[in-house]
Amino acid sequence: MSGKLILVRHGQSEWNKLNLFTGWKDPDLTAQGVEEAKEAGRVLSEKGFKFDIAFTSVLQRAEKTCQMILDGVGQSDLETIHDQALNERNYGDLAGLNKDDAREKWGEEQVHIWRRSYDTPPPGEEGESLRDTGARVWPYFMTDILPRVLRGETVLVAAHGNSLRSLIMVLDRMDKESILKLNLGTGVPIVYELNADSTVKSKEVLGDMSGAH
Ligand SMILES: O=C(O)[C@H](O)COP(=O)(O)O
Repeated sequence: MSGKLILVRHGQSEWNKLNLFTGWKDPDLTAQGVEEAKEAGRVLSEKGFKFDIAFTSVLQRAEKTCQMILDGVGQSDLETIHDQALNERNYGDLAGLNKDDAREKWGEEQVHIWRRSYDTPPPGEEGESLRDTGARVWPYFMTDILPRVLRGETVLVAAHGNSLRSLIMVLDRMDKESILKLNLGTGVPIVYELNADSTVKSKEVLGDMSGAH
């Protein structure tokens, strides 16, 4: 029996709109972000998805996206587990800074490395690289999420660009170079069907990620 894992990056947040590094900061969704979350719910509802459980982070942009998706599929009261392990990568001292201002200060290439490299953390003691993020997302995924999918459940995970990239990197067997280029669109569901040995049986992206950056 193959289970399904549906990963969704939250809809646009206030700080996405303002082009600010966000990480563990907790801005709300914008009106556009609310629409994207509702659209994700509509798309999943149209495809007939019913979830057995939902997981999200403890940041409101993901929590609200999760709830709006559940509302959209007619499962508003579904059990939802909120865990810090699914939070966005911690942006350290960059949190709250404008991404263009940072490019002016440190240069395009350095900022790209902080945003997209696998193992270079952003400055500041708390700053996490994608590898650091994966080191807390993966154990949680293995113990709390994956067993349910392998039992045949349909599981929703509403989280963040980089916490989801750290999962996708392993699921899709991507290397350090190819993960650099992967950007997730806000509110675009990615549907994985897993085999019993947790390899990917199928993957479908329900939306357009071409404009994601
Ligand atoms: O934390 C943030 O700023 C965003 O959610 C993701 O940022 P990134 O696109 O720079 O990784």
